[in-house]
Amino acid sequence: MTKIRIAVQKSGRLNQDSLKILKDCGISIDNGKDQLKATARNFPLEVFYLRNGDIPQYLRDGVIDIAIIGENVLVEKGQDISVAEKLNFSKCRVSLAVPKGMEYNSVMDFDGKRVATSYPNTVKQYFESKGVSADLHIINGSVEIAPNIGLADGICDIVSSGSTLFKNNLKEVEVILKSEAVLAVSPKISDERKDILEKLQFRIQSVLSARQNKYILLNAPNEKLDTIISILPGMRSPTVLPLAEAGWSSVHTVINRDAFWEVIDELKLAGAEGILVCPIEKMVV
Ligand SMILES: Nc1ncnc2c1ncn2[C@@H]1O[C@H](COP(=O)(O)OP(=O)(O)OP(=O)(O)O)[C@@H](O)[C@H]1O
Ligand SMILES: O=P(O)(O)OC[C@H]1O[C@H](OP(=O)(O)OP(=O)(O)O)[C@H](O)[C@@H]1O
Ligand SMILES: [Mg+2]
Repeated sequence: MTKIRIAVQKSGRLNQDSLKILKDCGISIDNGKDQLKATARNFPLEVFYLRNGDIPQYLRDGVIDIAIIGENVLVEKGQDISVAEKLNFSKCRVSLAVPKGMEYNSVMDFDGKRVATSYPNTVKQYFESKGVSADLHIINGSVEIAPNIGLADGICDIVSSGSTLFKNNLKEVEVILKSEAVLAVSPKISDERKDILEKLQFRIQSVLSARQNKYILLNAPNEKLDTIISILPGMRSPTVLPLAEAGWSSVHTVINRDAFWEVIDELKLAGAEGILVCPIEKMVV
């Protein structure tokens, strides 16, 4: 039977969340320790554990069909590779930073300067678009140390919380791009495997929608129902069911998890009681 071949980061920041999303899609993978390849038990899928930086070339060659990878790696090494889904984890940005004490006015301040980075293509393209000519030093890790040891005047690297920059006495001055984990697709994927990809995407979409939403239940006196329903930013009209106690109803709806905290006080003030917020396992919209 034909299987779709997916690349997942072997170890590092994307590994666990990538395996978790496959698991949440109901796909169980036989994982032996130190295995570089594993087969799913209940879905036509094979997992290849690879280094992130190698994945764009594997996709290009068509030896794997799809991959979970940071968008930033595609910008750096795989601009010819398409994205099927954004996966809403490993959010970060690729930014330029300089020593805190340095005066900074604009990107032109990098002209003629030395910049250390693991993302040379991304930086080169950005500088070219701004008319800046800089001297790039390519290093693979711990980029933020470069200005402190005199290797560079500034850096370009991944920033998330900003704590690595802070600890190294640097300040973020330009955001080149924003990134998150994505499902990338080989330009050489066969039609048969495209059908499997479609099934996988359907599952991923229902997992992502479920993660983004909460199921909420509350009780309310009937005369307050109109007000309460107007506060709830639901998918559709909420379900209203009578309670055993006369004059009271139970209201059920699905709301965006971020919206919940914004409306909770309003709901209580409007007379809602016994509010329950439950996670949703899958959501097909
Ligand atoms: N601090 C961070 N916060 C959020 N996402 C991040 C952060 N650092 C990296 N990422 C994202 O996770 C991806 C993997 O990063 P990680 O550091 O694990 O691997 P790597 O060292 O770039 O690659 P390799 O697999 O070759 O070791 C990056 O490409 C980026 O998209
Ligand atoms: O803004 P922050 O939250 O501090 O995150 C940014 C840091 O995270 C990444 O490094 P990582 O920890 O993955 O180490 P690595 O250089 O070995 O990949 C990245 O290269 C930055 O150094
Ligand atoms: Mg890293």
